[in-house]
Amino acid sequence: MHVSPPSFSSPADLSDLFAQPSALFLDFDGTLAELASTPDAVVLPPSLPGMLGMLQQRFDGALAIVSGRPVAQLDAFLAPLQLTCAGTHGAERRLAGGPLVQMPVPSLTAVEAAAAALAARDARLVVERKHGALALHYRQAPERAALCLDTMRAAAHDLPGVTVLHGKMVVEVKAANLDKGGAIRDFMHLSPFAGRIPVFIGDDVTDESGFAAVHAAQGIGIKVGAGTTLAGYRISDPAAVHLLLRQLLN
Ligand SMILES: O=P(O)(O)OC[C@H]1O[C@H](O[C@H]2O[C@H](CO)[C@@H](O)[C@H](O)[C@H]2O)[C@H](O)[C@@H](O)[C@@H]1O
Repeated sequence: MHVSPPSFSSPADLSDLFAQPSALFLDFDGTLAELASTPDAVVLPPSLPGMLGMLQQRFDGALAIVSGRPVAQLDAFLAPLQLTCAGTHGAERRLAGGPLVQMPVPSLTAVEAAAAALAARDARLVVERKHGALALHYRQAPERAALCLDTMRAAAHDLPGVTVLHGKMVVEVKAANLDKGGAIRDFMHLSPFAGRIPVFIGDDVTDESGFAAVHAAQGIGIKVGAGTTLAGYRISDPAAVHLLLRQLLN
């Protein structure tokens, strides 16, 4: 059966979806933050942390960031705010005000060695080591895309319990049994998320498991930008996401 891709909706129209008590799950890069040349180069609008803090109250605490980034990086970008977060594609979890929990993950030593060897030959490649994942970024060397993908696939091939994700100018090797969908499902069993309608906003392939999870719970998926998606709704870019979030406060 052919399913038409969702067309772009205005933030005002999307805010109508929040009529019932909702639990809001937000991806970070490409959704809250405009993409930048390197992971460290991201600059958030100065008003964003304050707005997320107010939204956390507006949703009675049922707001979480669900990201491929480690929780420590999310905290650093959003300081002094410490929201409920799932980091590194679900390998890290932290309820607001609670301790950081790191899930058991497979060793990625062989993958790390292969990524480091590539980066040693081209300083434009950026290796990001995380708990339960390793990212090889080629945004500054786009002609290296195939080399990065082939090298990471080969290094991960014989490793049990890992999978390779091809995201936006990045190849990530991560724990196969952990993803954003699983993190959202786990949060939805906990207070204050339980009993609410989950809404997830995300932009990348790694967010598709999150869209599947919210749909399975009769919730709503909103895809940021173009690209094939399971989400039922689409919004143009992070600026439009910020406008939607501002409207939810009013
Ligand atoms: O799940 P997300 O919050 O969207 O995180 C996905 C990855 O985002 C980061 O990489 C991406 O953003 C960088 C900064 O804009 C960009 O330079 C890179 O090309 C993108 O792939 C982050 O560095 C990764 O760890 C996340 O997994």
